Amino acid sequence: MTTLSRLAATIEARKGADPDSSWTAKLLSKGPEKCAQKFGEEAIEACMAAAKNDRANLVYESADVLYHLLVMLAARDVTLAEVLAELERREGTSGLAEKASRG
Ligand SMILES: N=c1c2ncn([C@@H]3O[C@H](COP(=O)(O)OP(=O)(O)OP(=O)(O)O)[C@@H](O)[C@H]3O)c2ncn1[C@@H]1O[C@H](COP(=O)(O)O)[C@@H](O)[C@H]1O
Repeated sequence: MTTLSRLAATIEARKGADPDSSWTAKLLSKGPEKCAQKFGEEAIEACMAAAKNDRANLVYESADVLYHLLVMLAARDVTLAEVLAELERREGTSGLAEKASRG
């Protein structure tokens, strides 16, 4: 099991848990829109670190982005496996072909 899949399983297990017992349970209890907002905020922080070439902060913020992406997906009942399957579907396809298929 990878770090990401272990984290996804932990987040899934937090669904319905007491919001006072865990940060993840608290965030999930606020609903999918709040989870999406948090993901967007963390993504912007990672973008700013990349733009400033702040390497240490980019690593730190990227970890926040991955965590909040998994929370947002869980809030909408989308699994990490579904996202990975989509990435696997694209393997062997060039980025240009993928772009063309989107019209
Ligand atoms: N990877 C993370 C992780 N990354 C970030 N965060 C939390 O995300 C929050 C984001 O920080 P912010 O400053 O943006 O949020 P905030 O200011 O506290 O909140 P708001 O002002 O937005 O309301 C922090 O409180 C972090 O603790 C995380 N919380 C949990 N995990 C993982 O999730 C697991 C389960 O955590 P719990 O649900 O807390 O048991 C942990 O073992 C970790 O592996």
